[in-house]
Amino acid sequence: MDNSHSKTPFLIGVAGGTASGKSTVCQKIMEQLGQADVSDSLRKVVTIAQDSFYKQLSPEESKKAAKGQYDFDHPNALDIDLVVQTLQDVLEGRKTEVPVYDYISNSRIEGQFVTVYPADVVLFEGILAFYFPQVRDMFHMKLFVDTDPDTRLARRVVRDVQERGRDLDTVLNQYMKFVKPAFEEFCLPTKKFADVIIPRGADNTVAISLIVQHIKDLLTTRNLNNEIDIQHGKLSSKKIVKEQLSRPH
Ligand SMILES: Nc1ncnc2c1ncn2[C@@H]1O[C@H](COP(=O)(O)OP(=O)(O)O)[C@@H](O)[C@H]1O
Ligand SMILES: Nc1ccn([C@@H]2O[C@H](COP(=O)(O)O)[C@@H](O)[C@H]2O)c(=O)n1
Repeated sequence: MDNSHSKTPFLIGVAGGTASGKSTVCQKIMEQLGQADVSDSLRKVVTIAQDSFYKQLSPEESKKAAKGQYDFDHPNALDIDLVVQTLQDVLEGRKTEVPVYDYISNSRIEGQFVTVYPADVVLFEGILAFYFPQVRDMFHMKLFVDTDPDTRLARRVVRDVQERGRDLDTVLNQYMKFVKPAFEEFCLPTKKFADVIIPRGADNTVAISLIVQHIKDLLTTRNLNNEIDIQHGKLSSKKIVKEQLSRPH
């Protein structure tokens, strides 16, 4: 079966500190593009999280991670080759499989993957989304979610304790030892690569509406260009427009 999509998706990178609201902003963008309740195989807007690409840990590293003593915020913690391969597949319109990550065991769930189907808009979000030049250069648009550090720490504590099964001491030690210094060394300096900085994250409804309108304008222009191509008899573009019309908005 040919799983390739005839068109390059619009690839958006979303960076920002831990708990700045990156995934919430992506969710809002998907909702405003009318994609929140569309089934996976039909959706035209997809979000991929950088967290799916953490390297597998050795038994020794796993023990450290369980005590909050493993540095998940350093660029070396990521399987960057897999990120690049995945985004290349996405850009070339191929269906791809992304590992499912479990924050309780600090590892990928063996044998479990999420299928990412070819889409029109793909968001990739993570603290280091702009850190690696080979990844950064793939994005057509780069957003940096800029949320006050105290707010981020407060949210992170609640999230890690309530959703990731961590105790308060471990969360705070990990934050002071790894998360905060790595944010300052690896994440914050990448803000300069952003096309749009979103202060206050998902609370910034004006910024999100403007971004969504821009995406809609780009998609409309592209579709119009495809229609013009059809009038010039380019069969491949005709196929694209037919696909777009037959997929839900
Ligand atoms: N604007 C907001 N107001 C209140 N809580 C928020 C807001 N944005 C995010 N959160 C909460 O903060 C936590 C982290 O948000 P999330 O979007 O997952 O951040 P990130 O993807 O940057 O780690 C989540 O529990 C989320 O529900
Ligand atoms: N097993 C793990 C993996 C990652 N983390 C932390 O997640 C943060 C990045 O995710 P955000 O959604 O907050 O951007 C990062 O700061 C890691 O410290 C973890 O605690 N455990």
